[in-house]
Amino acid sequence: MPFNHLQEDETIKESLNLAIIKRLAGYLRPYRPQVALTLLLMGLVIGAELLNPYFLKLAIDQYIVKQDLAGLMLLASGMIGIKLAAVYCSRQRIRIMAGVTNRILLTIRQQLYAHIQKLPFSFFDNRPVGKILARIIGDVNSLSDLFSNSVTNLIPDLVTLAAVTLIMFAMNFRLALASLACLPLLFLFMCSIEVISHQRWRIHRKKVSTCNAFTHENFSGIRVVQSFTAEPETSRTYNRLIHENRRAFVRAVRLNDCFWPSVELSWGVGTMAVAWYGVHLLNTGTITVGLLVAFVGYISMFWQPVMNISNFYNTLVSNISGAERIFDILDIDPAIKDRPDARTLPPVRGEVVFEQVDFVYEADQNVLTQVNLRVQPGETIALVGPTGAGKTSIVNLICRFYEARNGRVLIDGRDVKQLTLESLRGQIGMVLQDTFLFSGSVKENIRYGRLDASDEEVIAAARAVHAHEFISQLEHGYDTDVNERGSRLSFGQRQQIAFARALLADPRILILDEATAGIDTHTERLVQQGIAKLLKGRTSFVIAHRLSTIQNADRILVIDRGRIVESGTHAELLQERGLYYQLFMAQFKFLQEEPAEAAG
Ligand SMILES: Nc1ncnc2c1ncn2[C@@H]1O[C@H](COP(=O)(O)OP(=O)(O)OP(=O)(O)O)[C@@H](O)[C@H]1O
Repeated sequence: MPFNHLQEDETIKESLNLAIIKRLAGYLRPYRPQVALTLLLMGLVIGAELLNPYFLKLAIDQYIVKQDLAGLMLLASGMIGIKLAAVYCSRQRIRIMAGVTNRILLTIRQQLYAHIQKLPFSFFDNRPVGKILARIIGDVNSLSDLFSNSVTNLIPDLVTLAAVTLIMFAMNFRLALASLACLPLLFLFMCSIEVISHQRWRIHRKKVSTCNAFTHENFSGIRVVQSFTAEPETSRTYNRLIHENRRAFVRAVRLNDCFWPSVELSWGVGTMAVAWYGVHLLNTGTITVGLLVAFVGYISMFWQPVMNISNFYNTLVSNISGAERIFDILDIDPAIKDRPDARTLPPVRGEVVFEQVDFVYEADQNVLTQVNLRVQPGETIALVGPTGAGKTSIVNLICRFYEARNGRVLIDGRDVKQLTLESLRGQIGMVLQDTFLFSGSVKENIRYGRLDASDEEVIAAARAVHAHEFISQLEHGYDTDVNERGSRLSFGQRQQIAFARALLADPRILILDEATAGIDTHTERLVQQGIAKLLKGRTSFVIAHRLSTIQNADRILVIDRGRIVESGTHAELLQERGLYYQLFMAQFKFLQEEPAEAAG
């Protein structure tokens, strides 16, 4: 389980940074022309900068010493012109790379989103939504600096470094050696702290993710939090998490802060060495004043890119864990996907068959055992049984949200594993107890069932399930906004919209999982008429705890501990005096007792 419970930090497989960097660099491939242009512009800027110390040498040795003012002015004008051109080129390359970076981040976000949408239910079973959000938003953002700095700074800095080194060694070999004396030490230091730093940034990212997950879940469940007055407890947990996050950040940053001072120290020591040794060479007449001044100029041109590279390295170390986390998700193989030879399911009649189906969620716990079932097209099947018996699991297998471990699930004689998911799920409609409405209008939510449905069709569907009455009374009728998750509506109203949505989709196979559980008896009567319309001519699976709602089903299957233990009509099962009879009598008695108790 790579990343799981809410307050637990995720575990991520260790991966080779080089492979991740290569993979990231792959995203630059489609932008070769832009990258090439950026490099060209950078080349011009570097060229212009490299000329500066040389111009200084010329100014001193050729014009100042000879007191040639006209020549000096000409040189100065040339230098200003070159500088202006360099500034323009710099601005252009920043603009181009910012565009490229933005498009790459967009691509990664799209890839992540599309990929996560394809992942099976089992992926979401183990992962809090907040942790998924953290990856799509936070981790992708963290790559921004990496991309924009890599081309605009890293490559030019490396080129500058190589060019300056060459020039310095060409100008004076011994001075060059003196100025770079500290470099090997610096390199060793950087390498040694990288390992620890990377580890610390990883921990920080996990903490951020955990905080996000916690915040997301608690605000999603704010009604429960408030009704149980759990605010102090959740605040305490949140405080603990953000303090852990802060500590992780401080630990990571503290190490980062070592990078710059160590480069500055090496720079300072190098400059001192050049000044000391340069004066000595000057005294012996080995070098000119102009050369020494130019050399000092080149030293700062050498250390500036070293500083930038170490800064980039810093960014790389702190953000590479974001890339790891992104690829970690992109590498998850959607276990439930179209097989290479998958076929499209033609419009179905609606026969559903289970052949010796065994099913597990987690390794050794059989949830369904040897389920055999044959449902004729148009038949209404009710699934009843104790809580946790396996009713929902059965219908999940029909939609192939999960796959059977053994046996086969067939629709019109075709194994669901051999079909494309789109053609399979497109012909199955589902209404769940926990109806999910999206923010938007009532009309848009009903139309979710069939996106090309006309307004008239939407209204007709609502009428059929008796939702039209209450919708018409809403402030803006069908255009009323339902708010996030439909919080503007009552539970029963949301359910009725879900029925209208399912009716509009007009699926051949329909699944109602506890769909009437939250509806009061009066509305239920209305809804039952709607449901009767909904079920007509379709193969339907109705899961219900309230047995009064399924008495008219063609067949009732009683599920107990993952097996079908009884099957028949309401009357037949009552006669059998088995589990169904017991369940029915228990509910019947309960309903009889309730008013009596209330009266007493
Ligand atoms: N995503 C899951 N991961 C692991 N186990 C699960 C998962 N979903 C359900 N289970 C387990 O599988 C068993 C069957 O669950 P299922 O939801 O099919 O029962 P059900 O009959 O529909 O129950 P209910 O009437 O309460 O909705 C239960 O023991 C449950 O704990």
